[in-house]
Amino acid sequence: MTKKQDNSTNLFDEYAQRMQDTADGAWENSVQDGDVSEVFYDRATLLKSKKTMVMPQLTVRNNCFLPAICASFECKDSLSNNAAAQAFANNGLVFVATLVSEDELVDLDNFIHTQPLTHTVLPCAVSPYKDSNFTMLHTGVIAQVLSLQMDEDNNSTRVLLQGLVRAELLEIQSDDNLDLVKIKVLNDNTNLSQLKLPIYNGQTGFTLTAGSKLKKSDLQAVRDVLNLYFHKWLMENRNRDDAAKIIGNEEQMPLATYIDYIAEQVPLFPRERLFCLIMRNLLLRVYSIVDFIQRDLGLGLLRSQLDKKVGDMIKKEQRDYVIRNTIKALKQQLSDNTETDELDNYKKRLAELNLLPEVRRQLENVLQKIAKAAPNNPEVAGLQDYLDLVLSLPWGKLAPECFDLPKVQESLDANHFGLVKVKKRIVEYLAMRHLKEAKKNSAGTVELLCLIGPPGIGKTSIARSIAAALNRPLATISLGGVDDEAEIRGHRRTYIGAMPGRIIKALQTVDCDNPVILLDEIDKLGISSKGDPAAALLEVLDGEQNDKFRDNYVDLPYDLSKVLFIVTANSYDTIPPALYDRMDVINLDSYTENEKLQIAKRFLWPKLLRSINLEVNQIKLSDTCLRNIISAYTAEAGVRQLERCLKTICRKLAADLLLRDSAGTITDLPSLSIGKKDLVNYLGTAPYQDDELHRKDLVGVVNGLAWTYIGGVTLEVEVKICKGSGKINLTGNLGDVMKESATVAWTYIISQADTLKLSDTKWNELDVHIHIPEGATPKDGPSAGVTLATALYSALSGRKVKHKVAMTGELTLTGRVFPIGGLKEKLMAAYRAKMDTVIIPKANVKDLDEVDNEVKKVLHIVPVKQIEEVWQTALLP
Ligand SMILES: Nc1ncnc2c1ncn2[C@@H]1O[C@H](COP(=O)(O)OP(=O)(O)OP(=O)(O)O)[C@@H](O)[C@H]1O
Repeated sequence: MTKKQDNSTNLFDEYAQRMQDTADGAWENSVQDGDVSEVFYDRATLLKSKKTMVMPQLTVRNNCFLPAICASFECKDSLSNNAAAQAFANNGLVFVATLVSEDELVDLDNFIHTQPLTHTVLPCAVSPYKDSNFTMLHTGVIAQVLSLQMDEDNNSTRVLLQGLVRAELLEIQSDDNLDLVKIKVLNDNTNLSQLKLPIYNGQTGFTLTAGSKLKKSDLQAVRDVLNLYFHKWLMENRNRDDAAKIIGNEEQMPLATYIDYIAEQVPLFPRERLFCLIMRNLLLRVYSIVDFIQRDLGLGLLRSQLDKKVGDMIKKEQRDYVIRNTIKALKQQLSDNTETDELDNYKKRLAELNLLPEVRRQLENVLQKIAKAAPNNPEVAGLQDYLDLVLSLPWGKLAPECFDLPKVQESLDANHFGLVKVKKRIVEYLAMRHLKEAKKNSAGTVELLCLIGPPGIGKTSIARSIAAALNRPLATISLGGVDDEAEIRGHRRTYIGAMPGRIIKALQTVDCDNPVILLDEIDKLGISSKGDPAAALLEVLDGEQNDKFRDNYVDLPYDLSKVLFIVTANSYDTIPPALYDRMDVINLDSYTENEKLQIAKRFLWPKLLRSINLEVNQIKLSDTCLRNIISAYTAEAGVRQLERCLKTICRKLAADLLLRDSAGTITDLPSLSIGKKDLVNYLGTAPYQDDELHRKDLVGVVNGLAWTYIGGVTLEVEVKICKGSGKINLTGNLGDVMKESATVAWTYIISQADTLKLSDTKWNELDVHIHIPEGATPKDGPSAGVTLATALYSALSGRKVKHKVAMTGELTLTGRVFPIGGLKEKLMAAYRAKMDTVIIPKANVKDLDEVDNEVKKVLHIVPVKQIEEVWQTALLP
């Protein structure tokens, strides 16, 4: 035996040594070729063995070998022949490993997904088997070679094997003649947490669910369930004597052996046998085998019903066959050979593509499959759909990019007002990326560009400008609500109605490999039983590995490294952390009223007029009118609602103009100017008119500030005190953290009753009701602490709260005010709500640098450390 591996522990030496050690042991070395030895090994003892073992490996294909089985195999390959011979000459033990094809593996994987189990991945490791196209399962069976029969003519050996126990492959070493493996015995487990549906016996009512505890008596009950179904199956599929014999034998078998035995008797699909081999959980094996038996019982019934129908169908099929062949012959006569045409067409398209050799080989295989298949084979249509898609992908075709940074800057400026820092960051990012890409193999990958900001702030339009400036096509993929991994990575072709994922579809649409792909709303990705799309996206977006992206449907490596991915989100806290780590984040903040005015005047309104072929100076909107639209018709961080209002005006204007003078040409139309008073005509009553009630100083009503994904908002907190028994009622859809803040505020006020001149208050005789209006919107977070405390204190003391003061800050039990997040957006909300004073935690003063100067000019900002300072500013005496 020549040895090949020298680096790690040499299994060949170890095997020789171990065999030497046991040579004088129990194994009969004297058994000769053709002899049948006795089953020597005891399963129970083997199962207790914790040590690793070294033995020759024999491989089986097409069918797997289960531990309880005694079966004879014809070994045709020399490695398995030699393994059997080596084992037979030594201690008789051989490891039987199962080899599966790629299709079988996919089939097994799909099967596991359809099982009502918690397993979603293969419960055993696999690896390619040498240079073959087969994959080796690492869970196999230790078996004893009982006899060997050489067939010199055919160069094969017939081996009689007795399966013993499941084992896991740890290491394999090979030379030209033999595979030697190091393995470890696998014990079954009975972990109930993996059980998704209960094991149930309809007759005894015995049930085992994921939550229950397994008792010894339960194992007997599990066995009773098995008996119930298997005995019924025996009665219907075996004659009476055989059934009785089997039932007699089965009683002696341990449960694991019994399951393997049933798996050998009941007809199973190959994937189901493989499942029985690799699934270590005994209860899950029971669960599935009961399922298989039930299916076969059902099939038995169906079979008899179908017998007649099948007879009729065969007749019909024969008739169809004759007709089809006649049509084929007639077509040939007409020399209209469309099938060949189609194949030639595919071949031509394939030849024109610039493909990797392995991709070309695989596609040629598909073509061959189509060529060989019978015309009425239903698989052909699926293969043709597949080829149509794959051949229509760009495969290396690139849009002629012109990287011109000044042009990018120009395009961003031409389409967007303000956003100076954002544009600067984008230009810097693109410059970095370009330099990095220019030097091939440079270390590290460029992070993804991620634009985060409230809706309507210009994220999508910035991406559009970047694509236009780089001369690359843009594809948008909206990820909001996507909770199925297949949306990103596609379905496996074995599924009915399988489709590629959205990335591949986007490339097919833009027909080049270097587009800008905008992944919109990445923060709204979902997760469900259909997989985790974020994990799939990670593979797509990871520059280290996306040059070999594998869509499940396409099933070929595809290079995504040339794509410029831009990601957008409204908020960062729901972006999957693994994705967030790979991003270069650029924040876009709410616009001030002046910025909105400029955007409307310079961009939105001219764009709308141009879209209906009117000159910009033909219809004038005054600044006061625009300001009124902004403050009375919109309440948003971005300009989406504003754009919608302007569109409504435009639509009505177009109708008015043409109704007045339908015969006139566009250039004849008179110039118009729209003022503030005309707005009711065009837009109806303003929804955000100042409400007088909100503009009064009231007791127990305080303006808080909150941050949501649509930007900052003001939040009114109301408190009423009434007679009761010391209860706190909270309404308005408040989250747990906010409820806790209310309790903290209440406790603090009670603890300071003397200082706050509330010592006469009979706390146990009053109820306090805290309400935050707009009850349909969920609210949470600790930053309303000071607002709640101020509303409570105002209600208890009867001191009114200044209505133009807003506040934010977390309150502690000792009355200290702690910092909060989203200061910039909150100040912007106060500015929009026309507050004049905003109280903020002192620790947030450092964040004021980020706040727009216009906002800082309008608002009087009061930083505080203690709640009493809040009350000094916010409450009237
Ligand atoms: N700074 C700006 N200058 C000019 N136009 C702007 C600016 N910001 C936004 N817009 C315009 O506002 C409209 C809405 O912008 P866009 O669709 O890009 O918002 P978004 O941030 O992508 O919103 P969402 O998060 O809802 O997808 C677009 O017509 C865009 O051109």
